[in-house]
Amino acid sequence: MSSQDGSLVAGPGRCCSAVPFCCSASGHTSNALEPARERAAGPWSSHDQRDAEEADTRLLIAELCKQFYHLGWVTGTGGGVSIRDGHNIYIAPSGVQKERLHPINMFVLDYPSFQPLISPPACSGPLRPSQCTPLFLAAYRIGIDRPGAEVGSVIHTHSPEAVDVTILCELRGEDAFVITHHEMIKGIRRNSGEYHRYQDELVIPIIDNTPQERDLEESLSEAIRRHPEAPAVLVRRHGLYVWGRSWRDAKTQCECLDALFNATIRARLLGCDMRFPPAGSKYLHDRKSTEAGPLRFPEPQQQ
Ligand SMILES: CSCCC(=O)C(=O)COP(=O)(O)O
Ligand SMILES: [Zn+2]
Repeated sequence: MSSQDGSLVAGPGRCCSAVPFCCSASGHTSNALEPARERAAGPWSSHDQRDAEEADTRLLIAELCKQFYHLGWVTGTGGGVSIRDGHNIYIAPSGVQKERLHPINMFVLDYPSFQPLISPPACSGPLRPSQCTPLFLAAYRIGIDRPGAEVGSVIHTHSPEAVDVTILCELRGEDAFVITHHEMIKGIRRNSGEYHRYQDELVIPIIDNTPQERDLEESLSEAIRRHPEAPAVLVRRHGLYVWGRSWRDAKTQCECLDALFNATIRARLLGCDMRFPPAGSKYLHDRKSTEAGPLRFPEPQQQ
């Protein structure tokens, strides 16, 4: 299923219709590649239902990656999406054209043991799971370790806005992105579930990049420990990891964060510092931070 240039070729006609999910590997017996909404109406067993849901998750990852490619988030093969459906975690392969994934290309791991369950069939070509796998699992672990937290999806982007904002913070000698008083903050949840409000202070930690993606695991896990409410971690000069209770949640947060990074960069060009509330904010008495520490307030004006 991979062409000579290494890009993936979708081939249900050649492979999957004859070998559903290449069921020698998965144990499935029906054509699970058809999404639920497209399957013929008829009597459904719970096994059919389960197959259809699994097919939907695989297809969803392929669709989201295509969408994210066109946003510039998963270009040059890097970045990706992982989705958990109950006890199954789905992860795309490494180093492939992420906008050309096919549902059978996904790896499946057990949740919460993280043991490998299903690899793509041989006809997919020699695929390896995404290098982001240990980082995705570090985020899923939040939902296991913390009462009240739940992680159902993790997204890794190489969004230019995310990269630029880490460079802005680098110039300021800061190891966290901070913003307050912006509408899109309201789309971001704390890991405990509560949404931020417009006037709250959102803090997203930044870790240093490493030559190998997998070597980010330790510092990402450390950032998660030190910032227990942050639903994302920025990687300096590299990109963003963001997670949510569902894929919709993770995607929404990714979009809101991208808008906040963008706004920060543009505001900076206009001479505005989004780390602080605007002069005369009426909500200074009623603010919370993602952090346990003190809120940031504007420097007193020089006379
Ligand atoms: C040019 S991509 C470099 C590696 C990287 O940053 C990455 O996110 C790799 O993801 P993959 O899923 O392709 O292993
Ligand atoms: Zn990456």
